[in-house]
Amino acid sequence: MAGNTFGQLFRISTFGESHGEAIGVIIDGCPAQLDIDLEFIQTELDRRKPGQSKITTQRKESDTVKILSGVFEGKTTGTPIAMLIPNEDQRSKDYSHNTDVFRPSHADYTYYAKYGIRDHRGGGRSSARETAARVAAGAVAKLLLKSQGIDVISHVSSVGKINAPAPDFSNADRFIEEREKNIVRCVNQYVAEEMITRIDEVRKQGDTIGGKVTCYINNCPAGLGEPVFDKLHADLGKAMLSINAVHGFEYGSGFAGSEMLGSEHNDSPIPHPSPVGKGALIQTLTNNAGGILGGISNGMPIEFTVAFKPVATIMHNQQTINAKGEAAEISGKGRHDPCVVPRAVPIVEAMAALVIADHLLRHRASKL
Ligand SMILES: Cc1cc2nc3c(=O)[nH]c(=O)nc-3n(C[C@H](O)[C@H](O)[C@H](O)COP(=O)(O)O)c2cc1C
Ligand SMILES: C=C(O[C@@H]1CC(C(=O)O)=C[C@@H](OP(=O)(O)O)[C@H]1O)C(=O)O
Repeated sequence: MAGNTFGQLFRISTFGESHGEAIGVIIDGCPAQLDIDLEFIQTELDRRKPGQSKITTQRKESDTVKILSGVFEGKTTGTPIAMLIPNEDQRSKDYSHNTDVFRPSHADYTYYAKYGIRDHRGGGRSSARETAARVAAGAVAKLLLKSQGIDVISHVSSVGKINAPAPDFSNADRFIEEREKNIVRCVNQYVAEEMITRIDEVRKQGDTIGGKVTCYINNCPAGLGEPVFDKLHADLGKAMLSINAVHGFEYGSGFAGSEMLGSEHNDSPIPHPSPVGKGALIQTLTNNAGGILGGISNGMPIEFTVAFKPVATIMHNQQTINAKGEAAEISGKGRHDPCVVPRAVPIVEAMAALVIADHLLRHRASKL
């Protein structure tokens, strides 16, 4: 069904529910002869998987990925790549309270309204468990981008009102090395100590908190994107807004740009000392454009921020309704994230990599 697919030339379809047998993805359109590093794909999944820290859901999933097709002797064959991730720790009985009562601010009611039936075990298809499949596909897209020298990296830029300055992303390898060191913090991402303390505080109160992830795409050549509907920032926005719990997307100067004068906002082009990629013959003194003009990349780093709402399932008694429309009460049970942003980092990167991989292929098809 169209609702389960994403992309034009580098296309993915995901399948599976949180408490079903498995989740997975099929990638169609990945060029042949791309080196597939299974260890890298697994590492990306490990960055997202649940159950690794007190500040994430306690559901323990190994998220071990199996490639079923499309790869032969370590290289893509140009045929559909299917990847499967079994579910191992569902414990569905813990969710029986949820059978016919709708959790406030989760997707329980809207799924019921749309289909008249819903898999109430955990979040079913609406659970962010599905994003593991996106991360697996995104890892393949990242391998494609790496082969062209393009890096996609992001970090937790805020939790509640705590903001973090951007780490030094100018050297992607050094950043990734730093992040590896951070794995001892159990969250596998670049999360400030103060943020971890705040998330834990909120968790102990049975509550949840929102936050933001900022993403940088470095060495993206100029010329990727489309002039009208599928503008690069429009496709990035759609990709980000398709991630569970996302409530905002801004690129470049974003909402702050609306408070600026043109004389402050314009990015002055200067000659590029060493052109990166095809067509990247300029750079700009500032980057309020976020690396995109007229829907097409201009060769500067692409920068955007994604805002996530606080997790809906809280461990407090809340007013709601049941499937008959009668007043009811619900208190969260089962295992839930107190804040999604630490685990959202690899999801944001995966979706960004999928968009750039798709537009890279589209760009190659756009001129002789
Ligand atoms: C990484 C990640 C983990 C999440 N974990 C939970 C969770 O444990 N409990 C929950 O209620 N929502 C969680 N969410 C959010 C829900 O999946 C999301 O709110 C729900 O599908 C409704 O969709 P919407 O918020 O996009 O409207 C998570 C989201 C992400 C990205
Ligand atoms: C299992 C994962 O996270 C889940 C995301 C999620 C949600 O509502 O989004 C709710 C919880 O699971 P369940 O679907 O069992 O209620 C989280 O544990 C995962 O990310 O792999």
